[in-house]
Amino acid sequence: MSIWLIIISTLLTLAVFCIKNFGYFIVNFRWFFAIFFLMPASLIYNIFYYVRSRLVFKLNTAPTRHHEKVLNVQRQVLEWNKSGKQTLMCTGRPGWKAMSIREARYKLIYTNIHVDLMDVLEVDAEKKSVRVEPLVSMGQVTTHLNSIGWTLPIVPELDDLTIGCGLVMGVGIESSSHKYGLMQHLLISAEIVLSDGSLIKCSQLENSDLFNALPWSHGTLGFLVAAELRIIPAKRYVRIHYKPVHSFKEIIETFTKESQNQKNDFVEGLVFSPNDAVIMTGTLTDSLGHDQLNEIGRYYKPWFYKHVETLLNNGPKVECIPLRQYYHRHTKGLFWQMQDIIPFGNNPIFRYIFGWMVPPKVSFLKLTQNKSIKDLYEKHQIIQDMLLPITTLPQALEFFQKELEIYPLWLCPFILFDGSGFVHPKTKEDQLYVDIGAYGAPKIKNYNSYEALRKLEKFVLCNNGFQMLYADSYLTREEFHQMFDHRQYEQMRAKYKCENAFPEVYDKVNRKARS
Ligand SMILES: Cc1cc2nc3c(=O)[nH]c(=O)nc-3n(C[C@H](O)[C@H](O)[C@H](O)COP(=O)(O)OP(=O)(O)OC[C@H]3O[C@@H](n4cnc5c(N)ncnc54)[C@H](O)[C@@H]3O)c2cc1C
Ligand SMILES: NC(=O)C1=CN([C@@H]2O[C@H](COP(=O)(O)OP(=O)(O)OC[C@H]3O[C@@H](n4cnc5c(N)ncnc54)[C@H](OP(=O)(O)O)[C@@H]3O)[C@@H](O)[C@H]2O)C=CC1
Ligand SMILES: CC(C)=CCC[C@@H](C)[C@H]1CC[C@H]2C3=C(CC[C@]12C)[C@@]1(C)CC[C@H](O)C[C@@H]1CC3
Repeated sequence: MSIWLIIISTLLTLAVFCIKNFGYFIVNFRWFFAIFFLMPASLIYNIFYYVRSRLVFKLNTAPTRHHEKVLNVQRQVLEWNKSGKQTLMCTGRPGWKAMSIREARYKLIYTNIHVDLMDVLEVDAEKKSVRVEPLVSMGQVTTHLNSIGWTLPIVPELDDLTIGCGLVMGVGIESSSHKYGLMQHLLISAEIVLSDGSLIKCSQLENSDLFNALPWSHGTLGFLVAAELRIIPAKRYVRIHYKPVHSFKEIIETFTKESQNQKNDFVEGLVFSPNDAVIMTGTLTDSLGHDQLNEIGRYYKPWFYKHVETLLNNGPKVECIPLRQYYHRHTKGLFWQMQDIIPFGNNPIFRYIFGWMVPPKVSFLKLTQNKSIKDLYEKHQIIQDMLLPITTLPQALEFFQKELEIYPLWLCPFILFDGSGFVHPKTKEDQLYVDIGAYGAPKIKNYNSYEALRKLEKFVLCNNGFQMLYADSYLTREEFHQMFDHRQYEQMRAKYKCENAFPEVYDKVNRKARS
C-alpha cells in the first residue's frame, strides 16, 4: 500500500512542480498533465481506497473503532477549550479535497479539528437505514449498499462527494429529488460533537431544534461524527425515456409535468438551446423487457450528455441502464466540464485507449491548478447551481439566455419540504423547485463574470430561490440573510455556545473566504 502512496505523491509532486515552473504550458496543455499525471494518480488512489474500504468492510472493524475515533474528536475540542479558545474551529479536511470550486482560506488560521471518520458503520434492513461516518464518499456507500440490494433514495453524482460533510452539512441533490427532496431529508439522526466537547444525538424526536438547524450549517454548529440515513431497495436497472422537445413552451410544460409525476423515479432535463432540450424520466426495474441495454458506464462509451444530444433529432427513445452506471452518468464528463480539460476526451480513439482512467479526481485537478487557471475559470467560466421555484422556470431560462447564453443547462427538479431550518419554501407548504445548473463558458458578448453573477444572484433572491454554496458567491451579508432563514440557526448558535467557537456560514462561503 505504501508503494502506491509513494507513486501517487510522486506523480502529484511532479505535476505541482511543472505547474509552478511551466505556467504557460500547464494552462495551454492541461490535458497533458491530466492524462499522464492526474489520471494515473487518481486511478491508484481509487484502487488504494477501494482495497482499504473492502478490508474494513470484510473485517468489520469500522463499528469497533468508531467510538475511539469519536473520542479523538472530543479530545481535540476539549484541548481547544483548555488552551483558551485562541481561534475559531473548522475541520482539518484540506481545502483541495473539498468538491467546491475554491479552497477555504480560513483553514490556515482556524484551529483544525481532524475528523477522520470515513467508514460505513451498519446497515439496518429492518429499520431501512444506513449509519455512516461523515467522510464516507458517495462511491463507497453506494457500492456497499448496491451489493446487498439497497440504495440511497438520492445519489448525488460525483463519487467523491462526502455524505456527512458536503451533502448533509451542505446540500445534496439528484434526479430523484422531486420525490425525496434534498439529501438532508434522508437524515434520520445525527451525532454531533459540540463546542464544549460533549457528544449529542439529534433527530426529529430528540433535540429536534438542533437537528432541523444542521443542514446547510457547514460545520458551524458542531462536528458531525455519525449520520443515519434512510435507504430503499435497489433494482438492477433504470428504464429511461428520452423525450426530445423543440420549443420553449414544450420544454417548460414537459419538464414541469414530468416533475410532478410521482410515478417517475428520476426526472432530469438537458437544455441544449433556447428551444431544444431532452427531458429524461426513469423508473427502477429488475427486468429489461424488450428494451435495449445500454452500459453507458463502460470505458469506451461516449460522455452521457453527448449521447443525449444525439437523441435530440433521433429520439424519443427508451433504454435500460445498470443502476450504478445511471448514478454515474455524468461522472466521466464531469457533467460537461471535461471538454475544457481534455478537449478530445470524447473522441473514440481516446476513449478506447485512456477511457478506463477517466475522470481525473476533482480534488487532484484542484490541487494542481495555478493562479492563471483559477483566473481563467473565474473570468471566463461559470459554475453555479441555482435553486428556484419551478413556477419561475420560464423567466429563469429567459434570464440565463439573456445574461449568459450557456448550454447545456442542467435541470433537476426537487421537492422542498416545509421546515424550519436554513432552507425551506417561503410559503408555508411543500413546494416544487428546480435546480438550474450552469457549468462552462458563457457565449454572451462582452461577458463580465462578476456583473453577470451579481445579476443572477439578485434574480434568484427576488424569486425566492437559493444559491448552492459550493460555488462562488458574491452575496452581501444582508442578501445572504435574506436568502437563507437564520432564525433557528441563530437560536442554536446561542444555545450551544457556537459564537466563539465557529464562524458563521457566511464567513465560510462568501467569495472572500475562499481563494
Ligand atoms: C468499497 C469502496 C470504497 C471506496 N472508497 C472510496 C474512497 O474512500 N474514496 C474515493 O475517492 N473513492 C472511493 N470509492 C469509489 C471508487 O473509487 C469508484 O467507485 C470506482 O469507480 C469503483 O469502480 P468499480 O468498477 O469497482 O465499481 P463497480 O461498482 O463495480 O462499478 C459498476 C459499474 O459502474 C461503472 N462505474 C463505476 N464507477 C464509475 C464512475 N466513477 N464513472 C462511470 N462509471 C462508473 C463501472 O463502469 C461499472 O460498469 C470506493 C469504492 C468502493 C467499492
Ligand atoms: N449533486 C450535488 O448535490 C452536488 C453537491 N455539491 C456540493 O459540494 C459541496 C462540497 O462537498 P464535499 O467536498 O463533500 O464537502 P466539504 O468538505 O466541502 O464540506 C462542506 C462543509 O461541511 C463542513 N463539514 C465537513 N465535515 C464536517 C463534519 N464532520 N461536521 C460538520 N461539518 C463538516 C465543512 O466545514 P469545514 O469548512 O470546517 O471543513 C464545509 O463547510 C457540498 O456542499 C455539496 O453541496 C457539489 C457537486 C454536486
Ligand atoms: C450536480 C451539481 C449540483 C453540481 C455539479 C457541479 C460540478 C459540475 C462541479 C462541482 C465542483 C466543480 C469543479 C470543477 C468542474 C465542475 C465541478 C465538478 C473543476 C474540476 C474544473 C477545473 C478546475 O481547475 C478545478 C475545478 C474543481 C471543482
